[in-house]
This record gives sequence, C-alpha cells and structure tokens, in this order.
Amino acid sequence: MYKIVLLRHGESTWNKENRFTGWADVDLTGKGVEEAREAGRLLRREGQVFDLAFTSVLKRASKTLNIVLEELDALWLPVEHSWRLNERSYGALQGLDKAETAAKFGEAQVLAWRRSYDVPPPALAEGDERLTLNDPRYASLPRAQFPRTESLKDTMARFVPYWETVIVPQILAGRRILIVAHGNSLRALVKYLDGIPDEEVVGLDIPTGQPLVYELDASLRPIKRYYLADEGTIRAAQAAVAGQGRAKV
Ligand SMILES: O=C(O)[C@@H](CO)OP(=O)(O)O
Repeated sequence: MYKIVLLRHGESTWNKENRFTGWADVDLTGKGVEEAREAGRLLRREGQVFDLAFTSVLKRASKTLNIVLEELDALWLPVEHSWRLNERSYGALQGLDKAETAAKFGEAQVLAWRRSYDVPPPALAEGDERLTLNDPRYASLPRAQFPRTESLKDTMARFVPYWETVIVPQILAGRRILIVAHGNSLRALVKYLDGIPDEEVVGLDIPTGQPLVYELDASLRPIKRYYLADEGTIRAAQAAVAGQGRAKV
C-alpha cells in the first residue's frame, strides 16, 4: 500500500477578493498563512512523514508548502517545482470578480467555466499583459504551448504526464509524497485517480489548506481517500468554494 497527501494552498489575496486567479502569482493572506500552519500541525499530529514534495511555480502553493514543512520540522525536504502543477489558466477571466462575472454572464455560464470538464474560459489575447511569456519561470515552456486559457481537460493533459513520468516512479520507489497545488490542478489529479466521469466532475470542489490523504494499491489505484479534518468542516469549506461563483443578490 502506498500513501500520498494532496494539499491545496491556503487562502490567497484573490480568493479573499473572490477574483479568478489562474496563473496570476498572488500571495497568501494572513488567514491563508494560518491555514497552511494548521495543515502542517494536523499532519504532524497525525504522524505523517514525507520524503519528497512537489509543488507549482506559484508563490501561494510554494509558501504553503514551506509553512507545512516548517511545522513538520522538515524544511530540508527535497522539493520539485513544476508549472505542470500550476492552477488551471483562467484565460481572460483572470483578475475578474467571480460574482460580477456571474451577474454579467449568468451563473450557469460561470459554473461551466469553473467546473465543467471541457469548457475553457475565453482566451487571453496576444499582447495581453496577463500573458507572462517572458517570465523566467516558464523558460522551459515553448511559447506556443503557454496556455492562453485552459479547461480542466487541458489541465489534465499537462498534469497527468508529469504525474505518470515524474511522481509515480518516486511513489513506486517507496518515497512518501506530499503534493501542494491548486484547486483545479488537484481536481484534475483527483478526477484522474478516482476515474470521475466528465459530467460528475462539476460537483468536485477542493477547499484551501485541508490535507487530503490517498491510500493506493500496488497499481496505484485508490483504496481509500479521506480529509484529515472532520466531515462537517470539509462540507462547509466545499460549499463556500462552490458559492464563490454565485451572483450577489
Ligand atoms: O480562481 C482560481 O484560480 C480558482 C482557484 O482559486 O478558482 P475557482 O474555484 O473559481 O476555480
């Protein structure tokens, strides 16, 4: 049996302001820092130990990971960063208020953009300053492949090969893995691991700062998955995430 832990970063400034974030590199809020710290404490209390961690190239995930490692007294742990774990690109929605967008385009359209499997948000136009092609962290990413927008399907298409070729060999070698990523990049992984049908993935929300444990069999099929926090806490946090796409009345 193998075990991995998935963790979405703590609350970011744009989570707090209810803005679409995607590849925008926004920081954690004070609450987000505290959520990360609490996640680390919870992992420590549960006796979770790691050999290797993976995260994105965005600071809200990297900082969350650092805080968790600090709480585990494991700041020495090897960490691999990859853009393939980044949040799904929200394209031209990046920076917009989610409730205002729902009021303008309708909640059904916003739900499709946020949670459907294959409906991408409108794409960023060439020359848009949100298209950070020259950012050195993306130097290994060919310009033509730099996402102008992404559906969950597109996010899976860039995350799953990394999972299969980089993360899986480490798990099979017996290393205990922690993955700190984002709401939609983790939805992509969870959909893949659990084989969630395309039409059901719309109901999947991942709360910030809550460790999600997967127990996997020898073929890395999930045997069990559970959040470390109690069910009531998780349900309330998931409902709050889902509610972010509603128009204010
Ligand atoms: O804005 C985003 O990038 C994501 C995660 O914060 O939001 P949503 O839950 O709407 O997909």
